[in-house]
Amino acid sequence: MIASADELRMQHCAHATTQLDPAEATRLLALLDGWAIDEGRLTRAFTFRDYYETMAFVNALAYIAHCEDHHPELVIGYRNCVARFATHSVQGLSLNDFICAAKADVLVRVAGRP
Ligand SMILES: C[C@H](O)[C@H](O)[C@H]1CNC2=NC(N)=NC(=O)C2=N1
Repeated sequence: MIASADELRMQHCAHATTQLDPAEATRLLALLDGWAIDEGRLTRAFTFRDYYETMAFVNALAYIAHCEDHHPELVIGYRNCVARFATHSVQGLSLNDFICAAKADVLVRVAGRP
């Protein structure tokens, strides 16, 4: 059983065939900071100092999405980006969404400016 955000971010996405049951989705959500389940999608708003930092984040997130073949919906503003993950093949949430959310968090928690 995955019991921490670090364990989540060490995983890689695999083809998903079943939705997470809601109790498991709630349990995994509690491992992450700043994310919510909104209209069935794992969602977080990220804020930055300026457009350059926002776009640098978006590009780094695109790299993660490419490597994992799992792609968030993005809404990009001048100093913010809202990322939403869901899994098309299960029409809901899978472990893949939580894995990518945990990897996205590294960009701001470890690589981001204090
Ligand atoms: C064929 C390809 O691997 C799939 O369509 C991938 C691509 N990226 C994806 N991204 C997201 N967010 N959900 C998916 O189910 C998904 N599936």
